[in-house]
Amino acid sequence: MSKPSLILIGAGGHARSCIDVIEQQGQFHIAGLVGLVEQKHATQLGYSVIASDDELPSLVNTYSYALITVGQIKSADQRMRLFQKVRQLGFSLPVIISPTAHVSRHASIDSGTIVMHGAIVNAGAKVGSNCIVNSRALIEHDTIVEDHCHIATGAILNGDVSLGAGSFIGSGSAIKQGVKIGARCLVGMGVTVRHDLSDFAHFMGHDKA
Ligand SMILES: CC(=O)SCCNC(=O)CCNC(=O)[C@H](O)C(C)(C)COP(=O)(O)OP(=O)(O)OC[C@H]1O[C@@H](n2cnc3c(N)ncnc32)[C@H](O)[C@@H]1OP(=O)(O)O
Repeated sequence: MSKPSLILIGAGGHARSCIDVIEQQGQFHIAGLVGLVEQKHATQLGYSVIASDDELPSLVNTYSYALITVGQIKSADQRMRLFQKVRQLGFSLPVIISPTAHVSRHASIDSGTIVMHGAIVNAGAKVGSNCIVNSRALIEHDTIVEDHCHIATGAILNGDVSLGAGSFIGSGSAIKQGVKIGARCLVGMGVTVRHDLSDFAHFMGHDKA
């Protein structure tokens, strides 16, 4: 039986990492990427940029599945806008889980989220839609990650942490168990977070933003 076709919305570095995960997972055929007008006809790892964002409405007639593959550090706006647009157009957004990741059967992951190589999502954890759980990130038991978050490479969210929508946790950062981080927060890389952070907080391990 042929695999369903998937288009990737975003044609940069994060898209290349996603391609590797999707190829290893083996459940979808990557039909191509959607990028900026100036990226059209370029290739990423052998896959063509087949269209630009403004052509998405015509693609839904041909392809049923889409994944947002734009990266996210300082703002979730672009990934949120694309996710909402793609969903309104009627695409299905699958969950993609690397075969080298471990997602507990007692955890849940919502549509359009990718769990990349070596990541762990432990029992009772809930990860929302359109999130990136990047390579070797660890989301521990009963932690809640709301929609549109990026847990960067090697970051650790210990047990019972909560992370509000649209937040970013930098590479190698560690969040103490039970800490509540608000929506649209940015935690820099290599930072330890021991106390709650309110919405829109930028935290670099000291009070300077
Ligand atoms: C596969 C992948 O690649 S996934 C991506 C993973 N990447 C990351 O996790 C990196 C995330 N980015 C960061 O942590 C960045 O430092 C950001 C986004 C927090 C800030 O970036 P910028 O706005 O460019 O600010 P900049 O790097 O100039 O830093 C501003 C100030 O904050 C300090 N600062 C920035 N990040 C940190 C940090 N993680 N810890 C301590 N201090 C920091 C800087 O030293 C600087 O201080 P100064 O003004 O006294 O010199």
